[in-house]
Formats: sequence, structure tokens, C-alpha cells
Amino acid sequence: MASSSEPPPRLVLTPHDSITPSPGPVLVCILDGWGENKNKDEFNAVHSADTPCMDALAEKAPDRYRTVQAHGVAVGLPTNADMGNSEVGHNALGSGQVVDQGARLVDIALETGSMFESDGWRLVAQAFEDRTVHLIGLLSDGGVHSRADQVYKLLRGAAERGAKRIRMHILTDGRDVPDGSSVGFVQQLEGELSGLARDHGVDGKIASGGGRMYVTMDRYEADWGIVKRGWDAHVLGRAPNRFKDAVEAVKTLKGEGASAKSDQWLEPFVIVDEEGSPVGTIEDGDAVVLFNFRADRMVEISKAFEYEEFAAFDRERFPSGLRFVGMMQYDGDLKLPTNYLVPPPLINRVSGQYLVQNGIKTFACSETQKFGHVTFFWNGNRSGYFDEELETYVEIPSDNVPFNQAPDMKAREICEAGKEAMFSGRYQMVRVNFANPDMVGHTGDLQATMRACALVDKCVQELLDVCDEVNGRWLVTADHGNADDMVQRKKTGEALYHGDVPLPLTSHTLAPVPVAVGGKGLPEGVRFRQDLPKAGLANITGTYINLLGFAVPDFYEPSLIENVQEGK
Ligand SMILES: O=C(O)[C@H](O)COP(=O)(O)O
Ligand SMILES: [Mn+2]
Ligand SMILES: [Mn+2]
Repeated sequence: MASSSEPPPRLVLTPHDSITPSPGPVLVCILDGWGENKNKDEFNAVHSADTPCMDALAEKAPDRYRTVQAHGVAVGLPTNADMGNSEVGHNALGSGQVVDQGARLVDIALETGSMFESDGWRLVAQAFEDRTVHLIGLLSDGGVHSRADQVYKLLRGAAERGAKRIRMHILTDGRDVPDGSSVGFVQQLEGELSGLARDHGVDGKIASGGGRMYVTMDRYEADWGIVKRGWDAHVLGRAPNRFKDAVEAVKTLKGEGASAKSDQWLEPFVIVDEEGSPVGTIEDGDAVVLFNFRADRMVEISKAFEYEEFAAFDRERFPSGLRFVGMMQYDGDLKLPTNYLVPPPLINRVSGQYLVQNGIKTFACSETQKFGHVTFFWNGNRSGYFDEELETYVEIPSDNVPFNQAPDMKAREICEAGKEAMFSGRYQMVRVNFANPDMVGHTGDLQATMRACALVDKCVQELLDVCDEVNGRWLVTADHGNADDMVQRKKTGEALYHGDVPLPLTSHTLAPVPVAVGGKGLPEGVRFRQDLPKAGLANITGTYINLLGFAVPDFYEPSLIENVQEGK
């Protein structure tokens, strides 16, 4: 994450030797969470939905259709058991590079101990003697925003180095991990805290929490009310639900049977002592550590803790002298937060920098929930424009509802904006992201997700038609799987049921994702190379740079395409 204050590198694109500049715009279309899963039963919403456009891309032009890896080490994650996600996926799509991502960098900082020698850690350590250390974040082993094993190592590191009083503020998951798993994670954390009391005499307690989609972890300013609920619970010790015990809190708020709430949406709670006082409000001089490594859902809460001037909601009390750190610096341009434990991935010379330095005009659009994906993540975790003259970013406001209740989301509006941008003749590159397969997929609602996939397929067809009409070239792909598997499975692949109800899968998948290229403006001889069977998302950057008519910068992963009728 470099800052825009660095002198910009001089980045020159050279013409491709056989693919001429595109006569019309190059459309890059991201279907968020649309995997190509080999398991094609009724729980694969991509497969089960009516998707004539994507089906035809695969069937009618097989040498212009393939899949690429979107998970694990191919996108900079620690292991191939790690599913892909929007952050690492869009980083790769926008930068043409595979970099070690947050999850891996934190693992390394814990293994080598460098985390405990960082300036950020020294700041936290100032609170060990006579103040409280608060840890706030997503409690699960999803590995998308955080990992419980890293949190436990962090806790032990603090205890071994003299922390005396620790309070945990936990967001329950059920989105990157199965719904219902949060009780187990809370029990596990309680076990860790008991171990710290036994081995190091640490007074450690869970102090507050709530579901990640309802408390604290908003993103892209979709709904600041979510962050306020978190502030009230974590800092002020105020929530509509008060319990003496965190396991009881999560079990009760979740409820049972048909009216059970998803872990993602639990109401905020605080833990109180025998007298009814909150056990862990955040006070002057305390240390606060946000333990998520991923940025998007930590930016707003970071602003609430860091900015003295702050208007998004009334904080009522702003503790003074806080020792506030993030697991990482979440926004390099804003330098937010100022203090952090692990330096974030450095993603330099991203495609957006190349495009503006070569005068290419770009249009990027999505709805709020994915807006930062096609801008901030795409640009290597940089907020703002590289060049406002050459770039137009359009955000369509998302609804604030569970998306199975509105599975169309803003697909139609995004489609219209993309068409208009192509018709306008103002842009050489138009990129859009459709949020539906991912956001509806995360609800675990199979029918709604099928509807979402069918609508997105229609929108893609409309965009491709317009792209052809204006003599453009197009590339359709996705950032990771999600909608392609909507059920939890046994190791053998069979669906798991509770009684006769299938157990929903709300998380992403390990599936590869489709890539299709085409367009009236594309030379006939362009097709996918056969020699890159293990290609991943980072290979797509060079591919759209070729579609624009340029050669791929040397240090980027190679392009997926070749022109077998050179000069035509
Ligand atoms: O934050 C989320 O919504 C999920 O944890 C991951 O989804 P995304 O990576 O597609 O944003
Ligand atoms: Mn995504
Ligand atoms: Mn997702």
C-alpha cells in the first residue's frame, strides 16, 4: 500500500506486436462470486439458474473461454485451502501480480516475532502495566478478514509480555464460515482466556460483541449505523442486550428453530458483572487493537477511533490518549490507522497507474457494496483517483437489506451505466462489477441466488451486445466462487442436511472462475494460449492490457491470449 505522495513511476506501455488498438471500448465485467464449480448439482446456483449468455460463451467459443485459479497461493493466500475473496481477487485483477496478502504477512510476523518488535506493538505495550488492552475483530477461522489462531497468538504474545487486563470485543461470523459456528469460536476463545489467567495471571474477558453485518463491520459507508452500534457496545458498554456470559449471549441472541438469527446478524450485546456494570468499556489511555487484517470493513471503525473531528455519528465519549492500532494500515493514502502491527502488502505499478500514464480513459462502476472493490482494491488498496481527468468512478447506492430480500440488487442500474459509458465514446476501458452472485450467495438462500445469477447473466448479455455494437472488445470474469455452491457438504461431496433441510453454505468456494474474451473489435486470430494451465486472476490484467492493444509490462503475469493470425 503505497501513498500517492510518492513520486509516480514513469510507466510506459508499448504497442502489442499483433493486436492493434481496440476500435471501441474494452469492457471488463466482473461477476462477483461466480465460480465454475465441477460439482454441478441442484445446489450450484450458477449451474441451476437460467444463464444462456454465460453458457453460450463456454459452448460457442471454446478457444475464447477458460477458467483461472482464484484461491490459495495463486492469489497470495497462505495455502490452497484458503478460499479466494474480493480483496485479494481484485488486487490481483487490477495489478497483474501475485503478492503475499495480509493473512500471510500476519502469519510471518507472528512466526518471526516481528509483530512484537513493531512500533505499533510498542504503543500497545504502554498500556500493559496499568491499563486495559482491548482486541476488536471478527472471531472465526474464515481467513478472509481475520483468523482466530492469529488472535490467540496475539493474546499469548501480549500475556507473555506483561499485559494484565485484556478485553475482547467480538464480531460473530457465519458468512466466511458456516452459520452456527460462532458459539464454538466463543467457547474456544473463553478457553484461551482461561489459559492466560492460569499461566500468566491475566484478567481476560469477553466484553461485547454482535453480528458482523449488524455491528461494527460496515464497508464503503453503506450504513454508519452499523459502526455506531459497535462503538456503543465496545466503547460505551451500551447495548440493548446484557448478559453475564458470552456463550449465553450468542446462544440466546441466535435463538432456535425457524426464527433463529444468522450469526452474521446478531444484535449487539455487552457483558456485565454481578452488579450489572459492563466489564470492559474503553477508557482513557487504554490500548485498542483491531485484529482484522483486511481493510474494507475496518476503515470506518478506524476513523471513529482515530479522528478527533468526526461527524458520522455522535460518539458521546471519545476516550483520550488511546493507544490505537490496526493489525495493518488499512488505507495507505489516508495513513489510517497511523499505527499498526504489520506493514500491509505493497502493490505497486498497478494497471490503473499504467493506464493513466498512457492517456487511457477509464470508467469504473459498481454499487456501494462492491464500489471499493473496482476502485480501492483494484488500485492496490489506494483510495481516490490516479487522475481525475482520465478516470470516472460511479457508485450506485446499494440497498441496506439482507440481499436475499432484494436479489436484483442494483444490477440493472450498473448495466445501464456500463452501456451508457460505452455509447458515450469517452472511454477506452469500461469496468463494472455485479455484486449479486456474491452478496446474495452469502445469505445462503439458494432460490434468491439463482435469481441473482439469472439476472446478472441477462445484464452481461446486454453489455456484450452494446460492446459489439460500438465495435469494442470484452472480457468477462469473476473474482472468486460463492454462488456455485450453496450447501455444506461431507468430505465425500454429499450435501449435509438438518432433518430434511439442506444446511446452507454462506461462504466463498475454492472453485476456479471463468474468463471469456470476445467482441466485434477483436482480431479473429485471438484465442487463449494453451500453455498456461495453472493461470490465476493476476494473468487477467495482462489480458485486458492486450485487448487495449498494448504489450504486457515485463513484471506482470503473462497474458492469457495470443493472436494466431498475426498482422490480421
Ligand atoms: O466481507 C464480506 O462480505 C465477506 O467476508 C467476503 O466477501 P467479499 O470478499 O466478496 O467481499
Ligand atoms: Mn468478491
Ligand atoms: Mn463475498
